[in-house]
Amino acid sequence: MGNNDLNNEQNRVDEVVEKLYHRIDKTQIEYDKAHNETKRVQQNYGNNTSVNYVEVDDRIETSADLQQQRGLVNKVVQSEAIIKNQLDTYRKLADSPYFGRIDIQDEDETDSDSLYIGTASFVDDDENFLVYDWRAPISSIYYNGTLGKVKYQTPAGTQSTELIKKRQFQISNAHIDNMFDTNETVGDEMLQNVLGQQHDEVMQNIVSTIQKEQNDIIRDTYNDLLVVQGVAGSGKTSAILQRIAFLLYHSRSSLEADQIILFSPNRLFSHYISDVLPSLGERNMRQVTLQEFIDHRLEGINVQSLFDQYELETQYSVDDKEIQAFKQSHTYMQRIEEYIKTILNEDIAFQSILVDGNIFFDKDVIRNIYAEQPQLMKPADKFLKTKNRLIEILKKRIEIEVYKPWVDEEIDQLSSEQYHDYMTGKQLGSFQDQDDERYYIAKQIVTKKFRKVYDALYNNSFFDAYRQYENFMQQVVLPEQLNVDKWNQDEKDFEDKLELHQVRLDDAAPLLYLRDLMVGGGQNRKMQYLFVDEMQDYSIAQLIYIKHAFPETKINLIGDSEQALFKEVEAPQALLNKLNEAFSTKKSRLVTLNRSYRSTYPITNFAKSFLPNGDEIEAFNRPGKTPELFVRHNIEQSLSALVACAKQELTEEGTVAIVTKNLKQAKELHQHIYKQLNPTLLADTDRSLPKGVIVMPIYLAKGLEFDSVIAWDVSKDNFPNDQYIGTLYTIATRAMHHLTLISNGPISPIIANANIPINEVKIDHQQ
Ligand SMILES: Nc1ncnc2c1ncn2[C@@H]1O[C@H](COP(=O)(O)OP(=O)(O)OP(=O)(O)O)[C@@H](O)[C@H]1O
Repeated sequence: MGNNDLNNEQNRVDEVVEKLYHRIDKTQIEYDKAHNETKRVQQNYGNNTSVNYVEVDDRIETSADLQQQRGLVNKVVQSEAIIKNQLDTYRKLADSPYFGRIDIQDEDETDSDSLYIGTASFVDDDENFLVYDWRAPISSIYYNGTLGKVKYQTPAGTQSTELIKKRQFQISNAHIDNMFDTNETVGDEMLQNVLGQQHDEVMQNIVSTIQKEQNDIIRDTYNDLLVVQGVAGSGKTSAILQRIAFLLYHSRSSLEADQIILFSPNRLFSHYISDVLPSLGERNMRQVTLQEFIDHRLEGINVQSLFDQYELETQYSVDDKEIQAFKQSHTYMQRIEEYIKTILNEDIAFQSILVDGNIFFDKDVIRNIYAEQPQLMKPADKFLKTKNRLIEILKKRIEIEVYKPWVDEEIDQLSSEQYHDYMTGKQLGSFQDQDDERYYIAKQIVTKKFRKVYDALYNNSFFDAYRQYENFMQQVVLPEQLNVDKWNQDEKDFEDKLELHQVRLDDAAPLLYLRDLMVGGGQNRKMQYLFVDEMQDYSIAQLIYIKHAFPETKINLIGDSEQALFKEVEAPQALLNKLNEAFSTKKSRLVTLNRSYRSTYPITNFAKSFLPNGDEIEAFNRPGKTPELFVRHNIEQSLSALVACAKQELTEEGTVAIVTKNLKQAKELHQHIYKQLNPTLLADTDRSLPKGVIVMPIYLAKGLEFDSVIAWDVSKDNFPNDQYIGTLYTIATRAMHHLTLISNGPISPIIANANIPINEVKIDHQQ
């Protein structure tokens, strides 16, 4: 490519940027206008809401008026936000208007067209498309096609054309820093450049270098279930975030960002990815961790965390594991469905509703009402009918209670201030006589007293889901191999924990499923897309419950079976089959990503060498330092090796993450090195990553990456067998540029057997 080419391209950049600045000026004027309008409408609304209501009718009128005004406020706020968004987009484009160019020639044309592709589209005042959005149908050629005949999808069907040139740019401050012509999807040179950079505090979008397989994930609009199995660092998380941006663009008129929900591994991760969509001009989707989702639905109960479960799982016996496998299975959830269908009225865990210690609704009365409902009706519908009937009875009781002597007594004891409060909104002379006025106050007093009953009915508190689950556990048909005594013990353990307001994680999803099927509700039908990242950390039972909670969604599950902590690896195809069965999906697809981008070539090669199927992983060819392993034979020496390494790494890289097997070790280590390194110990509740030395257990580092990682204590004692392969693999693959391992004692067989290319093994004999 000659200088001439570069000059021509730079000239085009200059022209486009000039037009962009012109547009920015125009839009800024529009924005200022919109901003003033918002201020004016808001002020007006503020003045009106402070009106004093004197007359009841006035109030009604004012409230209709207010509603109209509130609508107006929302409208102006929204249009201001839209203009602000446009302004931000143009400003970003003015810095770097595009990253790609494709020259295409349709069959019946004699000339080719040059199209430029950027993070958003830009059309000039004469309707010329100066930049195409990367999500436009035509842009897929940039990601998919090699030179020659190519096809692309449009709303009108498949189109074909000839791709005669593909060019990539790196532009910053409106200046072309780099430019390559390539025949590949997106050339390695460009990727090398991007990946060699230092880690940012938050994840960056990858739209300029999306790879072909990633593009398949991003643009899939056909399947109802998309499963992505990708090796560590293969861009799974990146791909799904760009996919969300794509879907929002593709279904602009029917899909809002808050109709998409992403289950993420922890809060740190949520923060880490929070900038990607805004950097593409889109709002963030909803995010939740499994823990938050379950805690919210089991209020007042302390649900075991996934991390506590990890720590316990290492001590599980064979029987414990079988019980766990059963509770995590599709079969277990099916048994719940069967149980609900065939449950006998006398087995339903109704409970009486009490007021001040006295029974208001007896559980047998409730059971009788329930039993009166048509037999073939679903339990959830019977529940609703029962509830409505109970509310009717409550209303009647209130009417009767109004005339009871205790109410007269209460009225007599009201201070004039309290009396006045009850009369708020009523004018003197509003009542025909004194009885009328008394009735008005009495009704409020009684309603207040029975408010609790109403709340109890509203919240289905006349049903005890926990006892129902116990009943289910007592009746469920167990798989043949399961130890019945152990199961009974497990059920007893459930009861004991409940006394302490605790529930184990493996019981949470089945329990919630049972409760929802029994009483109805718990479903959000507005949500359109469901994404689960790190799916290997979810049981099938949990996924079934999540799908039940968002029944209308298309499902996207993303993970890496090799990164399963403390458990056996599951083959992706076997998993897809299980999921297809569990969700009864017809259109599903499994995409496998085998190329790893995060780490340098030596780090990926090291990490893959201890996986049984490691050969399938393709390391991206980015040069770097070979991982170093330090073996020491007592804790003091190991710690001093760690401190020396961390100090060294800190001078070379901005952040050093010391990653441990579990929280206990992270805490102990933090104590030991506190004085020398002043590290930060990360906790579940942390939302952002500090600079400097960080100590964290691996489960908190899931999905994250660091310039330099030190794996703490890769000894045989700490990682004794194959059960820990996934854990060690996950730790090693968090490193982008440098990886150091410290072993306090002989090294783990996982590493020893892997025949890894370690350039240095130091055994320090000095005390
Ligand atoms: N096409 C790409 N262009 C540039 N960078 C990429 C690309 N794909 C992935 N990366 C980079 O590789 C790193 C890993 O990506 P990401 O976190 O999405 O992988 P992952 O598969 O979710 O990893 P893990 O399962 O290990 O958490 C990130 O820094 C990301 O920006």
